[in-house]
Amino acid sequence: MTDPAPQAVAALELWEVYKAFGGQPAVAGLSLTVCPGELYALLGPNGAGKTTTIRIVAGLTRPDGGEALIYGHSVQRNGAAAKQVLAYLPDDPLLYGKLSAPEYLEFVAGLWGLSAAEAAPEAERLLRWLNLWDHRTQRTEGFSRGMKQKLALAGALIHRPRLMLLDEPLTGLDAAASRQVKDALQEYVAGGGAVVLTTHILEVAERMAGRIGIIAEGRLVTEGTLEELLARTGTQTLEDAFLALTGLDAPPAEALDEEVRAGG
Ligand SMILES: Nc1ncnc2c1ncn2[C@@H]1O[C@H](COP(=O)(O)OP(=O)(O)OP(=O)(O)O)[C@@H](O)[C@H]1O
Repeated sequence: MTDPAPQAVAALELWEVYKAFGGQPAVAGLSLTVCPGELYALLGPNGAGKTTTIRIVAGLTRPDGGEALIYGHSVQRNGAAAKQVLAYLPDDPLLYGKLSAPEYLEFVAGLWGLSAAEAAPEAERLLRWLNLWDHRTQRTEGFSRGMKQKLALAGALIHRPRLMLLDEPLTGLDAAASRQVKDALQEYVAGGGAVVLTTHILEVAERMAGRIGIIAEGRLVTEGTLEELLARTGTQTLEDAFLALTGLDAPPAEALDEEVRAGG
């Protein structure tokens, strides 16, 4: 059987993904779909299973059950094809401090089978775009956190992936670096790429995400556009919606509203 045409399939599909550590479920039957051209924000309290989910999609953690499909390719059964169109940016990306930014990008491009000559124009474009070109002769060990994060993003984009997985991409960035990364991601999505990101910065999800998925205890509590989540919870802000949806005993929003009205 041949794989379906790329434009006809979802960028990412999770089917009942399950993963436990020491008998304790970290991801407990998670299903969701992300389309090409969509930025999907995965929100959840600490320990909700966000990183485990992202690592399963990236092929770094093997699920105990269920399946992740990237543009129709099963990460579990056809990992090479799935990973070819994927970029994963962890929250503490590994850079090689003795390399300059162009050398790092050449190295990463080589991992994807691109020659230095093939990668050079795209590397220069990315470094200019992220304002790192002026630092091209410097070793990355001297880079600030924001510069490192931007270089890691450039590394993730160098092979022109069609799905990007980003774990807390904006943590620790100053306003200028954060804006550049946000702009870069929005341009990427506008060009048809798909992004799944985790963030504790709710403003990022509010402003950038087409859809937001909220997970707690490894389960998808709800998902939808910001407007849908606010309407569903009867709240005015994503923070209020998030708290209503992830409350310790997960009371329904109506109950929360009543508690607030009663001063409880
Ligand atoms: N390698 C591991 N070994 C054992 N337990 C793990 C491992 N990785 C994750 N867990 C557990 O799985 C659960 C989910 O963790 P995960 O890191 O996926 O959550 P998260 O939503 O990303 O949290 P945070 O917002 O704090 O980063 C937690 O209880 C965590 O302790």
